[in-house]
Amino acid sequence: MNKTIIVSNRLPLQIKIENDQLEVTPSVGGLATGLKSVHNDGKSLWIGWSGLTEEELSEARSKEVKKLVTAAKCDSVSLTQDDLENFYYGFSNRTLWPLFHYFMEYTEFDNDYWESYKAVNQKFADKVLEHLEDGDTVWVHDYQLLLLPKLIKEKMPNTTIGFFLHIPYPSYEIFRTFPWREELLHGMLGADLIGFHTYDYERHFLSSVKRILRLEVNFNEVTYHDRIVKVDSFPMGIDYDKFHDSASKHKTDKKSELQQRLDDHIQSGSDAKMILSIDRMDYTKGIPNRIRAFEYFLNKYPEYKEKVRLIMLAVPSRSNVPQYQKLKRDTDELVGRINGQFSTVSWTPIWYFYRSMPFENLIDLYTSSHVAMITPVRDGMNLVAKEYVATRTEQDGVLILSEMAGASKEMNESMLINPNNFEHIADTIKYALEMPLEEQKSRMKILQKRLKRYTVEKWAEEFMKSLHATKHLGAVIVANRLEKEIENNMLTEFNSAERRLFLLDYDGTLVAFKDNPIEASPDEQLYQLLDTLSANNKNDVVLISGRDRETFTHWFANKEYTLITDHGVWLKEEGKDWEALERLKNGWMENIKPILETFVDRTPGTFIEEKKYSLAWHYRKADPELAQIRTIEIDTVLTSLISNNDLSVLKGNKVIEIKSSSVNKGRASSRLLANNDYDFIFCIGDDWTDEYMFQELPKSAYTVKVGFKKTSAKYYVKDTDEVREVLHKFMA
Ligand SMILES: O=P(O)(O)OC[C@H]1O[C@H](O[C@H]2O[C@H](CO)[C@@H](O)[C@H](O)[C@H]2O)[C@H](O)[C@@H](O)[C@@H]1O
Ligand SMILES: O=c1ccn([C@@H]2O[C@H](COP(=O)(O)OP(=O)(O)O)[C@@H](O)[C@H]2O)c(=O)[nH]1
Repeated sequence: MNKTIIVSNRLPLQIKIENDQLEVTPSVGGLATGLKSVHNDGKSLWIGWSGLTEEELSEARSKEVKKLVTAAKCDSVSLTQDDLENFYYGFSNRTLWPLFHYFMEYTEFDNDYWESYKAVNQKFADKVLEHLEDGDTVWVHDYQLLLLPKLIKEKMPNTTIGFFLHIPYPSYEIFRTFPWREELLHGMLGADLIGFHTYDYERHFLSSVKRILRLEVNFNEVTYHDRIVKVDSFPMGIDYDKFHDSASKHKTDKKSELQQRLDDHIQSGSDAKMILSIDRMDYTKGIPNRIRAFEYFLNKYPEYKEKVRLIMLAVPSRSNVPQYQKLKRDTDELVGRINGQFSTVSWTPIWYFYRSMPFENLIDLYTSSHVAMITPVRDGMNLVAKEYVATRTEQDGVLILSEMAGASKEMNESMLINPNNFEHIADTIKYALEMPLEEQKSRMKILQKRLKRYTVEKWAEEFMKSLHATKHLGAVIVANRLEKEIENNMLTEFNSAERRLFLLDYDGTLVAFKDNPIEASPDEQLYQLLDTLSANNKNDVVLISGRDRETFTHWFANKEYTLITDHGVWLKEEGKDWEALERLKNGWMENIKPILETFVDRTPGTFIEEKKYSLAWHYRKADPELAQIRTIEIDTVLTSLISNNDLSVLKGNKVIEIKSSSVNKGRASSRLLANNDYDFIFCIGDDWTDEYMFQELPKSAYTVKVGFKKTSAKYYVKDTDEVREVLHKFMA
């Protein structure tokens, strides 16, 4: 039976040594709590770190840990103390975490951390490969394992791999500062589906992919080598029924000690209301800001003194990292100062717990609080906000939520605030405390409806559905890969043929693209290849290109091969002069050029290439997003201008060319066929302009596209290196 392997840094259980005994606790944090219900389906294996380092594990202990982990349908990756320091506290939490949460000033770029990050990702890959069988699916989670998809794909290319990022993906302006940005993107693109909590994170990622790797992105699909990688947003939900049912049951259950204390508090003042805040002790959660905003509220609305209390649960987290230690000190100090300043004999404004609480106590807190105040300065999702809503069985209560949390995108009926605007927060707290029950209910009802529908199971189900659908992506849009068997048939036909035609596009086919077209000149190896191919007198080698004839004269004058330039305007056969295949006018160019110039002025990095009978606007070096907008504009402007002039707008690879409608490579290649009787035709090209040839040539021709794109060619190869490998085979 095929299985799903979940991989995350932490396992759902954490093992510690307490009083020389192994102690098992559930992991805290949204990822572990959320995925637990997915893992419970019995068909999946979860790979992660157990919580103990190699140094803490004797041989006997290791066996014990193995037993515990296996019983929980998991397997653990063994990490050393050094890995923990450099990979987890270091690169994951002193580099990636702050950078991805827009805390540039906390971000450390350290080469040792990076080396350790790579090594530990490899350890995870080795562990996954130990278990991986054909047909299995792998679902990798979060920022600690960004390189893992690639490491698995390289070893087992047929594995379907999903990747989900639980934290924000920052804007390109932030991500570009990262020294190993290419490696991280390539690591993630090893997956077939990449998921984020929100559309904003998704578009930031796509923007980085376009700008940094310069890959082609079509809506939410990235063309990556010979694969399509799908990118989408899947906002993570919670196990709604678990929280809702526990809250209902909780009313009839025996009261916990905490609940007793909370009840006493509620009864101690006629109007006493509780405001709840729960987070890991993390600087992204905006804890000091929240305390200050509460202080601001008490000063602005002093009538609320003794009538309201902030209950703050901060769960210890990553306490080896200096910024977390400082945050703890700052929080202690703030709480101390405010309690000292405002407390009365019967009232302490802030109740502060620095520890984690068992599930039942969380339910106590959720159900006893009139208001939940969740105000992170940045947060991937925030499940606490959702859990609070799920426990409101009477549909009363108000959620105050930061618009910087991913959850805010789906929770419009909460009271959305900017965590830095104390004035607004203070007014919102007042509004929340005074909100009529009817309004509370109408807001809660809508919030609950969505959470109940889009649960964590639904989230995982949708992700998996989409992941499995990616298997069909390739087949729908591309030709067949030019594989060994086809190659063998092709070579057999080639060997028995007497008159063979090779129609070879130049840029993006024989030579890779360069920012400046003039730099994409032929290299020695290419000359040799083409010379040898055309030395066989059964072969007619034709270079057919959009390049102008001056450039080709410069590069290929005196060569034996035939040249066709300007998309089919000029033909030059060996030993002869250039001959015009089309009689063209170029008077239109002086009217169109100024228009293109306005686009050059407004689009940095673009330029005009002026050919004898056409104008080309190149945008390879431009900002890809701006260029995308400009290509639509340019197309609209030009289409209305050229309609009466027998001109057409041709979209090539990062270039738009305006030229006569009657010229294209298809027409030019048909002329060659009309004058010769070929019994073998091989035609290869990479862009839209080559499609004309693919369509015009007889069915028996071997038409080959370079790159994984929509095409009417029969076959495809990956890149220019593969083109050369194929051409070499015709010489053997
Ligand atoms: O494992 P730790 O270092 O102790 O940290 C706990 C987890 O924190 C992060 O949680 C994120 O995932 C949540 C669910 O998707 C999301 O709601 C929240 O906004 C994120 O911050 C982290 O991403 C996990 O990897 C950690 O395990
Ligand atoms: O003492 C606690 C406090 C919180 N949580 C859980 O920790 C998760 C926090 O997830 P969230 O997405 O809000 O933030 P993260 O910590 O993942 O950044 C929630 O499911 C909480 O129920 C917990 O297990 N023990």
